[in-house]
Amino acid sequence: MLKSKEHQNQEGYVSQYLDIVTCTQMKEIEQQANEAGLSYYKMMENAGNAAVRFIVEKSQKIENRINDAIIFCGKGNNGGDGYVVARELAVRGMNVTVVMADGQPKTEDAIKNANIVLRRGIPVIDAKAYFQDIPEIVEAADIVVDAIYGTGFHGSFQKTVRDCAKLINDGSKSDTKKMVFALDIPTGLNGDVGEPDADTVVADYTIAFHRLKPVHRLKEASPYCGEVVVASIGID
Ligand SMILES: NC(=O)C1=CN([C@@H]2O[C@H](COP(=O)(O)OP(=O)(O)OC[C@H]3O[C@@H](n4cnc5c(N)ncnc54)[C@H](O)[C@@H]3O)[C@@H](O)[C@H]2O)[C@@H](O)CC1
Ligand SMILES: [K+]
Repeated sequence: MLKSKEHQNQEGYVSQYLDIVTCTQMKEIEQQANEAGLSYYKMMENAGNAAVRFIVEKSQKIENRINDAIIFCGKGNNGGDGYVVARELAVRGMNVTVVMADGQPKTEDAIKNANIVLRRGIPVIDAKAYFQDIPEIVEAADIVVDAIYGTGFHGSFQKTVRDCAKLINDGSKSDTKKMVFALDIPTGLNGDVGEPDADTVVADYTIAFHRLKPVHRLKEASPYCGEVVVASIGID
């Protein structure tokens, strides 16, 4: 399911690991999968669950008890993956808070997953209105998940998103035990060209979905990506 560099030889993932698809190609692959019967919703479910398995595995290796997780969600499908992660970490007994870094979810599947999170009583903070509440939650967090933008990111940050990215980066400097996981691509990097924004999220781990994107291989992006693993989202 998860293919990392160090696993590539013993598990025989070499060719798959080396495959790179552009963001446009990835969208085409998802569209074809959807038309073949693997719905977008199911791919999001698979992406979120694969990320959770990786997060839980990594967390347990470092410490026995992981309690607090904060998930920064954007308004698109990367945010949708984040809502799945939030729900599933809560199911596993973690104390989860979600931050809407860029307002309400806008895509159909992200809206569905955000509604599930709300129905389950997981706290959701709108960063545009209640930013002042977020720093202490980041400070206390063991796990930070960046689900603000993925393959859809272009241009530059709006103010609140920049403030959230800064908070993630400052928080991880102040507490060495905090682990930052980026879903698909660290927020601030364009998946194809990889020119980093100055406040790009600095992740310990990046969980790329289905295939690597060009940015995962760019030298200038590697300080932001940390260790990159590739997770299956159910596409053959
Ligand atoms: N259905 C799908 O296509 C799936 C997508 N997946 C996830 O969805 C991601 C792609 O989702 P989206 O295409 O919704 O895009 P993102 O979630 O990356 O971005 C969300 C939205 O933000 C907008 N945006 C981009 N740059 C911005 C900026 N600088 N300021 C403000 N807004 C900006 C984009 O137009 C986009 O609509 C992937 O990286 C992956 O994590 C996975 O859930 C698997 C299934
Ligand atoms: K992300």
